[in-house]
Parts: sequence; C-alpha cells; structure tokens
Amino acid sequence: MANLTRKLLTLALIKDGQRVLLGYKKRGFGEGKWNMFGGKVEKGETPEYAAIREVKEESGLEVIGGVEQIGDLEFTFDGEDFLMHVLVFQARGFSGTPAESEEMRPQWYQIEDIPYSKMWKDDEFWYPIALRGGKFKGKFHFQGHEVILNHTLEEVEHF
Ligand SMILES: Nc1nc2c([nH]c(=O)n2[C@H]2C[C@H](O)[C@@H](COP(=O)(O)OP(=O)(O)OP(=O)(O)O)O2)c(=O)[nH]1
Repeated sequence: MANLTRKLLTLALIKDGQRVLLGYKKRGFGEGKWNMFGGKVEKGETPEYAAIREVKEESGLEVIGGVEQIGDLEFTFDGEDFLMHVLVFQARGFSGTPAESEEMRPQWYQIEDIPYSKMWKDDEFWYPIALRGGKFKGKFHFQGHEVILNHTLEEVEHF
C-alpha cells in the first residue's frame, strides 16, 4: 500500500455513572452523527491537552484531574490516501453544564440508549469495552463512511 498521510485526532469519553455525554456533530467530518467530543491535535499540543481543549470547546465542560488513554484506533477509507489515528481518552472528572457549540449539540444518554444507528459504525464494537472500563486497540477499514470492509479489535492492558 502507498504511504498514507497520518492525521492525529482525539476522542474523549465523558461518563457519569450509567450515562455518557455525546454530541450531535453539526458540521465537518462525521456531520449528522452522534459522537464523543474531539478533533485534531494541533502543532505543539500533546494529545491529552488537545482532548481536554476539544471537550471544553465542543461541550462547554471543564475536564478535572486530566484524562487517561483508553483506546487507540486507526481508520482508513478505501481509495483514500490518509489514515486517521484517533487516541481515545476518558476524563477523570469534569465540571460545568453541557452547552451547545457551533460544532456539537451535547446530550446525556443512558448507556442502554446510546444511538448506535446514528453513529460511526465502528462505535458499537469498541464502546462496550470502553464503557466497562477496558482499554482497546483497533483498526477499521471503511468503504465510504457507512460500511466497514474489515477490522481488527483487541483489548489491551496498556499502550
Ligand atoms: N467515534 C468515532 N469517531 C471518529 C471516527 N472517525 C473519526 O474521525 N472520528 C472522530 C475523531 C475526531 O474526534 C472527529 C473528527 O475530527 P474533525 O476532523 O471533525 O476535527 P474537528 O471538527 O474537531 O476540527 P477542528 O475542530 O480540529 O478544526 O471524529 C469513527 O469512526 N468513530
């Protein structure tokens, strides 16, 4: 395979007991889908810092106590020459009240009500691991944005 341009991005799990905060993406990549908060890691930022910044920008919440990495995901798309490397973090704590931003409309979901049919198709594979406190590594190869052609996923102890 030709060399792929790698993009480094973040996602952050905000979990409060048996509910999680998701955001409806109003624009950009993944528009129209529910997702965790996150985005590109900018030059000079650590992924952890970027994750905390995106949570603030997109949900209005302040992360308290930092974030812990829980996932490492790679996404490729058939016929496309880029690879999206997404580091998944969990906020150790948070404060504030979710507020709609230009990019995301936040909403709390009970774990059993997570709207997988309106999310990226890979999410239903790795959310269950994340939601029970596990760590995971996975690779998903898409055709378009809705079909997974193949994938690997493993639970890991650490990264
Ligand atoms: N759950 C899930 N999230 C994904 C998948 N693919 C993918 O890029 N994402 C996430 C990673 C990022 O958090 C987000 C895409 O970031 P983005 O390019 O829209 O960045 P952004 O809108 O934040 O742009 P910016 O604010 O950094 O300018 O979507 C996926 O298959 N599943």
